[in-house]
Amino acid sequence: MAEHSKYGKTFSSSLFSTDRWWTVEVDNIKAMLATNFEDWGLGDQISDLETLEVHVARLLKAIPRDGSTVDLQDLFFRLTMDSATDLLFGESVGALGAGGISERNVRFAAAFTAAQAKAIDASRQIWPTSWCFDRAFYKNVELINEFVDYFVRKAIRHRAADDEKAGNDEPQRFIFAYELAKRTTDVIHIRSELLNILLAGRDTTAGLLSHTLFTLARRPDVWSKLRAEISILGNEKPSYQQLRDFKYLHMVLNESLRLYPVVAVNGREALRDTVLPLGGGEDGKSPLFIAKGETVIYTIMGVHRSKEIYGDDAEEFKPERWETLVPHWEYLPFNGGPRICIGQQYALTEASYTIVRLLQSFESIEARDETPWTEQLTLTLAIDQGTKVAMQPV
Ligand code: HEM
Repeated sequence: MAEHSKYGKTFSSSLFSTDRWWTVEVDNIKAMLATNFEDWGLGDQISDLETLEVHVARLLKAIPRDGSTVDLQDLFFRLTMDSATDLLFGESVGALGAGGISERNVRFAAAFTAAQAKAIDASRQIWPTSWCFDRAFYKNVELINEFVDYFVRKAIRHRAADDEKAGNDEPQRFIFAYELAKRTTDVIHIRSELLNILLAGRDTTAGLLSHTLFTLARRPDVWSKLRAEISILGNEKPSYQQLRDFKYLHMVLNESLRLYPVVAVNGREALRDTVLPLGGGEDGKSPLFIAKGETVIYTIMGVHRSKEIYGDDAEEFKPERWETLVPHWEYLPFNGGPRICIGQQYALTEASYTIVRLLQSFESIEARDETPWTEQLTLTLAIDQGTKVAMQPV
């Protein structure tokens, strides 16, 4: 602030030959954020399409082209494991079977999945959580920690070397571990942050993709409409701007998250005696007292499928409803308020990019499973029978 009173409302500074501008002009800020939005980026681009393409290309390669059945849900869980570890550690674990994948990486991916399943199972039992943890669980935790710590230490070493060289050797892309190492050298802190994001971002995005493709395999009309929308690309890979402009694709993703909100059930514990506006009295229309320590679970899936809110066709998959729909607290796939999902844009970009590349590579998709959708609800929502399909290449 002091610099602005000295140099004016907008001024430039120079650091290692990179010019940097500083401004407090509201019109400038508005131009960068809104009116001239397309001219501006974030500098560090958290979601990097070139890196994503490497993983999506492996996904496309893993899909059979001879009409045989494939479980896309399994492939999507591998895809998001690969893309998330690449973003977080600077190196992918290669769950989609990239050449040269090490035994260590395979063990990490398996241990992460197994430990997560055990923790979720334990949280559902009536006895204390720790009673449910067996030797195998603790062994998996140890393996996970060792694996992640290798990358944490690498990032801290890189940081130290970087400081000596006055910051001239920055990695070319955004890597979470390196960014965290700029702020702390506490290994456990960095490890916990990385695992937190891996947990929050991996299954959720895989769930969104699995449900969307499960639906598309049963809705050739929506598949064709999407292919028509993205045909403008030809064989070119989509840019950020193009992804943002695919309106029908957004409507499809919105509708998928409405019918299949990946975080379907959530809850909060009262930190003090409090009152909810509704739920009390004979008719449930009076305020409801909640005592400190009590838990309230809220079922987003129930809200999203409510006929009262969305009409009689609430249970139907209708992307077109988003042409006019502007819900607020009635639509919360990413939660709301100060703890809203911080990975929303990343997830939607990854899902959109993957779907566009699938649409470009395959002419049609066909369900290879007649059983009705059955939920598999762990921490997030997946499909019990998977997303079994056959795809016809272009
Ligand atoms: C379709 C994909 C996703 C969905 C539906 C989703 C949904 C949510 C929801 C409902 C919450 C709130 C949880 C709560 O407070 O009870 C949340 C929080 C969070 N999400 Fe996501 N998420 C997705 C993808 C991602 C991705 C890709 C990342 C990271 C790259 C991410 C990072 C986080 C983090 C760090 C939080 C915790 C924020 C906080 O507590 O302040 N999410 N997400």
